[in-house]
Amino acid sequence: MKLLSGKQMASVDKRAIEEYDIPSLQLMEQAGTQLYYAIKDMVSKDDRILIVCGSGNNGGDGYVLARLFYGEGYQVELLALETKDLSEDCRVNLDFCADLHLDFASEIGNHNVIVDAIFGTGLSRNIEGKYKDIIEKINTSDAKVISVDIPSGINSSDGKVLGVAVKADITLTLQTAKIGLYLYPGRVYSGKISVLDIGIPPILIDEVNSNIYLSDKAMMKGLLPKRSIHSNKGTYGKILCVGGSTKMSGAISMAAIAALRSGCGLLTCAIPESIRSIVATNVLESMYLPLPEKDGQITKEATTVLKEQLDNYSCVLIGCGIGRSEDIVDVLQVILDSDVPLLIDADGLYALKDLLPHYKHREHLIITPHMKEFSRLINIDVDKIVDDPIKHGLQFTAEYPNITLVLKSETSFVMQGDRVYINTYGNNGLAKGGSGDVLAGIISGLNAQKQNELESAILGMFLHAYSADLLLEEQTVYSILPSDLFKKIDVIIKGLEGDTL
Ligand SMILES: NC(=O)C1=CN([C@@H]2O[C@H](COP(=O)(O)OP(=O)(O)OC[C@H]3O[C@@H](n4cnc5c(N)ncnc54)[C@H](O)[C@@H]3O)[C@@H](O)[C@H]2O)[C@@H](O)CC1
Ligand SMILES: [K+]
Repeated sequence: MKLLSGKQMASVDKRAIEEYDIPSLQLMEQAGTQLYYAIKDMVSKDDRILIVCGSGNNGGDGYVLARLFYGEGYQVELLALETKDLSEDCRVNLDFCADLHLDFASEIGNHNVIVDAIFGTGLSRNIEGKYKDIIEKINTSDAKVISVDIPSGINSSDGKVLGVAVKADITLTLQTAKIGLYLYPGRVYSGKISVLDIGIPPILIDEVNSNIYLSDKAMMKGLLPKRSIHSNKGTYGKILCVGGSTKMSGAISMAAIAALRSGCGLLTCAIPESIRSIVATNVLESMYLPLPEKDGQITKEATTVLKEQLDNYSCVLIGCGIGRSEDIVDVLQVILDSDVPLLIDADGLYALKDLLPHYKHREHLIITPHMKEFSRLINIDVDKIVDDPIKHGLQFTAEYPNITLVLKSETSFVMQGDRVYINTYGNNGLAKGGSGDVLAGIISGLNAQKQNELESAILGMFLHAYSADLLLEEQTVYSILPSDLFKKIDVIIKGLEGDTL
């Protein structure tokens, strides 16, 4: 799903009104009607509903909603924060409610459902005074809070809080989702997000010049590598996993299993000779390319073997458990000098740091840093990256247009060129050593089959994160292990194959 900023959404609304002759009042009526149908399923006639309305069209949506609840006999009250200087459509709908003698409250009382229709995409400055007071009261009430379009106080373009913001249990966003709903801290304030179709022609959204997308389930359809009856193990890609050390033999094992679980046909682990028996016990399906080692880590003598072998593979994964040394930099350089599709993860990214500027035009390259690793790679303070990951990610992908960047955090990003895909699946059960190895394995396993870095990264990120969500049906965020993710990858692939996800 394409994500829009508030300004972009306002221009879509304007075009719908001016070019498609949809009266703005009708759009507001449709917004209120869809809100009514969505909220009706969450409440009963015993509930005491309060709709808090601001002065703009977000408030107008609230007035339409109130009228519809009133007409159906629900216990609904309005809290009008402004009665002067209203937008034209807000004014019409407030007057309509007043003419019908709806109940107006002066403050939050014993309501158990509060609808926040204070500010939407038109929020333009820090919230103060009576608006701040009411939002704080909403946040301390025990009521279920439902925000219209976006929680009031959240900037629709970047998810920042403008002074104070409503903490919603549910956000019902109109026509298409707004970027700020998915970026920290907006994501935390938005609760469960649903999109309501209010009848704006979809072509108007398609035509918006925005390259920011939500990596949702719908996007995953069609991304699975194709399988055919006429095929063999060679058809589905050959992957070489370069990594492992005596201190970290599990990392390469997990990455290898993840690659195989993602459908890759043949897998070879290029690892220090001394950990071969450990990895072989863990990954029965793997072949081996034992590499020279010193102190339990691969040495630069491995470059000779690797140079000869690289042409045989459709994807190389380097980094999982590989450790850090000057020799690892040499090993990585040899692989970068080839044109084999390559994913660099973990300590491979450490080795990449000084090499990176020399490979501006290296094609078929995926890197999977978390925020700290990315900070080190681009020499920018981690707090600045956390504050605006899209800006810093896009600066990087503009400079390195062939690299697919997978930027990992509780909200993760896949970026390539000017395109951004935001992943909000996953949970803090993934915050455990080994989780990144599984992700790197899944993505490179897919890329060995697909030879499409961007699609492999988008689907791989989804398989990894959504597996963690499915695990919560029977486990907790405390107990999930990265190796548990394998159980669910299969369930998701089955869902994608059968179109039942
Ligand atoms: N035709 C349209 O444009 C449609 C708009 N819709 C709704 O309209 C919303 C956007 O409406 P608006 O553009 O009128 O904007 P809002 O309703 O978000 O609010 C704008 C009003 O709030 C005031 N304001 C902004 N920041 C403030 C602050 N910090 N403190 C106090 N006052 C502040 C502005 O001066 C303005 O009066 C959407 O979020 C959506 O809910 C829907 O009704 C669908 C159709
Ligand atoms: K709102």
